[in-house]
Amino acid sequence: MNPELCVVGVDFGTLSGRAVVVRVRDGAELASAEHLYAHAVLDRELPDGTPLPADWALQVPADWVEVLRTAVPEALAAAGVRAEQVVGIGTDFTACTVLPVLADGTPLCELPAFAARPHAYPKLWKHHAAQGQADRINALAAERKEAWLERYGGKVSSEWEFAKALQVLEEDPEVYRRTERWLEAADWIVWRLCGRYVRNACTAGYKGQYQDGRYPSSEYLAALHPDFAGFVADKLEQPIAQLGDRAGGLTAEAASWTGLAEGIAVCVGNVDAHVTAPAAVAVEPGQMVAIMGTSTCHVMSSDRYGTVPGMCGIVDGGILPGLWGYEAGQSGVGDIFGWFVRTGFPAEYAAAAEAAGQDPHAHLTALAARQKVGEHGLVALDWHSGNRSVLVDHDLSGVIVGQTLATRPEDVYRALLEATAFGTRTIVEAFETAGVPVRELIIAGGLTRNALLMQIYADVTRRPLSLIGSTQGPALGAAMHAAVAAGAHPDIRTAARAMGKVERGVYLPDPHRAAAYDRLYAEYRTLHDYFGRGANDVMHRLRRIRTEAS
Ligand SMILES: Nc1ncnc2c1ncn2[C@@H]1O[C@H](COP(=O)(O)OP(=O)(O)O)[C@@H](O)[C@H]1O
Ligand SMILES: O=C(CO)[C@H](O)[C@H](O)COP(=O)(O)O
Repeated sequence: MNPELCVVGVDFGTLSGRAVVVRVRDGAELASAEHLYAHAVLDRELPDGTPLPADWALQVPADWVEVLRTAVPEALAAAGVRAEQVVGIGTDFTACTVLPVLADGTPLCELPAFAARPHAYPKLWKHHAAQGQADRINALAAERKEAWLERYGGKVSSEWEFAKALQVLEEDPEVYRRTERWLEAADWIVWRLCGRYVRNACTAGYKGQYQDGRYPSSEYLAALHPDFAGFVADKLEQPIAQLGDRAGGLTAEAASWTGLAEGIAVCVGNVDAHVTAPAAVAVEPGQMVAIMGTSTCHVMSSDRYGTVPGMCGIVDGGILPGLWGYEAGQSGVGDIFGWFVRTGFPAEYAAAAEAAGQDPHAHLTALAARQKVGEHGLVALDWHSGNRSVLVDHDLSGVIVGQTLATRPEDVYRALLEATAFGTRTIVEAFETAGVPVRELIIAGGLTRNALLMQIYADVTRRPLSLIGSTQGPALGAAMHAAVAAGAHPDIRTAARAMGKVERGVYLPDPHRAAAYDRLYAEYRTLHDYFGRGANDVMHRLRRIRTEAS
């Protein structure tokens, strides 16, 4: 193999896109570049000032294209790599991030007539305003005993494709009528790169309810809403390609944006979480990878089929060919810590942090690390962005129990870190109880930089933590898939062994702290079931009061 061959991976995250130039031979990351989206997340208003209701989260497609025009050439230049050395480009995206387009791929929000229409914009994964539609999708599927429902742990999320599309139909029928294709951003960006719309098997399965070669039937869709009957045939259906397949060759236009050579392999789209598994060399059954950032996704391949209540989805080959791919997740993790830093970080703390040269997270983490387990007297529920697994309810909200006049910011911060660890333990236990063993826990994503958080996860789960050996796990995984699409590696397992990176046993559980956490976890589970399983519906009632008041 030519040792100079390279591939480019581009990770489209929540706030930015990151491009990495990777050597095919050994996965060496030669250089990377990041481009922040100019519009970030539209959660209060459209670019023209049109206000948005609560729980909305939209994006602007031109921001994604800008990543191709800026971050890719910057990364190439920084790597000192010539275009001729690069044999392929692969991408991954947040999901389900989904948008309405015309038949030629033009986003509806780019048509002047629709620029002020919120439903014409891409709905980001954390757009949580379609919970009502998701509730009806689930209730009807349960009533009709739809076979696909068990593949989603018994409940489809409001984040997924059908709930978001139904919301468009019901709230802006004109936008729905003009929508010629309803597609994942993961596939739209590949379309922009190679000029072909190919639907990827990962989002089709996890986010598009495509199971065993079919979507939910038109009879079922008609029962949801008469005008929804043709949704699959008219707007969704598209040939599906497997992960690591070549979607096409880079177009002349995309070559001029990126500085790459026209015609090189463009890999089929993929999801940020799923693509990270091979980057962390998680290619064997039972290796769970938790990608921890704004949110956490738990992805795992297994040779066992089990119906795990409340998981996001199980898809045959959804992560790796030949194995069942499982996904579960927590919709808010880093986002919750970020919310606390924005709202609960007093001026005297900011001054102390500045004097110590620490950012607010590092400052609160350092203070929280001085405490013994349980010393703050708090327990929290990590539902500030709803609950994706195992309750699948985005109308749930956060709780902190035990606050007194002596409670300090670092106490709450630590309780929030712990709450997310309890959420992960709840998910791991759901898998094991369903007979799908979790043999190893590997952590990836930006939050690996918080050593206290990592130690809390080891203690709470009573498991040694392996860490991915890259700060750009999704981009590395996308690059590895590009290497497969370009024929530089025969399959993703071979690519993973050559290019992936993992370090084992980086954090080990401490038996004393783990025992102390067992007591707090028991309290968490009591609150979890009390507020989350209907004993006290106060969170739903408060949401209704908020809607009526606004
Ligand atoms: N040291 C830290 N400890 C805990 N949370 C942090 C820290 N630094 C940033 N965060 C939070 O992590 C999130 C960013 O995670 P990151 O992995 O960088 O991004 P993304 O998920 O978009 O890829 C933000 O929500 C931020 O509030
Ligand atoms: O649900 C997803 C994958 O299935 C999203 O892509 C994810 O939750 C967003 O990721 P991040 O926290 O890294 O922005």
